[in-house]
Amino acid sequence: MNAPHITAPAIEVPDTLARILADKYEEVRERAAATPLSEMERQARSAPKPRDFIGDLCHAVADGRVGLIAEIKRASPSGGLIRDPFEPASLAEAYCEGGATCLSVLTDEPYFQGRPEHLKAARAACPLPVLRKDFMVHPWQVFEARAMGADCILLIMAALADETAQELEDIARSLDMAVLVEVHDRAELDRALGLETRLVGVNNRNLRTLQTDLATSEELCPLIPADRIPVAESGIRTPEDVRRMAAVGARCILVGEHLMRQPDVAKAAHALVHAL
Ligand SMILES: O=C(O)c1ccccc1NCC(=O)[C@H](O)[C@H](O)COP(=O)(O)O
Repeated sequence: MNAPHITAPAIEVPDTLARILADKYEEVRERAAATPLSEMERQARSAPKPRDFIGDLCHAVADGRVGLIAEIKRASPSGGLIRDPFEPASLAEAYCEGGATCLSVLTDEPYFQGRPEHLKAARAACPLPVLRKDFMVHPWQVFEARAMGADCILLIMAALADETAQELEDIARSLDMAVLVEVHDRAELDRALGLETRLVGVNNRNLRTLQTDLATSEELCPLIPADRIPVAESGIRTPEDVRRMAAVGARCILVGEHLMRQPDVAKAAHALVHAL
């Protein structure tokens, strides 16, 4: 079968992200040639119903808790190999026990040593809604995310033209999935607010230098309209960091590396959830 026509849009993206995306387009081209989009859509539409990612975060915040999206990632470009041995199902159980509201599971293999099987195993091990953490560039991946059981997808504004972001959001919504849209500066935030999703993530990690600075959330979260839900992402380690993020309106947080490096991840998650 011929490879489908999947090309990168002509937008400027930061260095590390540009490398990841170049490989991602190639990966999606190959995978979509093996399983046609129509078949992936059929699998997505026959998957069990999604869990309520946004609803569960809203309940956590309404109850006065931190909405913790706890991440399962084995490795990253900035952190190298983070956790070994690595067991997604027991990590999911531990996060659930520690009071996490949702999970985020890396499925990108070349840069994060993730796999779709990690998401499937984590979701099967607990009742929490799950974000597929990957670099979404094409409708095929949104159908694939739902087919593997994901309840939410990530849209990184630095990686997407507005029309593509809109198209991917529309498909996710048609599948009853939530969307977490991610921004790192004011211009991306303005573009992200053109989407319908209420979940707006501010990534404290600069994808050019890979350095994190919580000041990014302190600058952007106050600019997020009250009808949206700010999520502070990356570089969060301590209860004090959680309070810093909550002080600028982000009572939902996405935390990966800090939790993944702890011997007792349930205890570490509990400490962040009860920071306020
Ligand atoms: O983590 C990286 O090195 C990275 C590099 C390039 C693109 C994305 C990257 N990370 C993805 C994430 O957004 C984080 O995994 C997530 O926000 C959690 O961050 P942290 O708590 O700092 O692990």
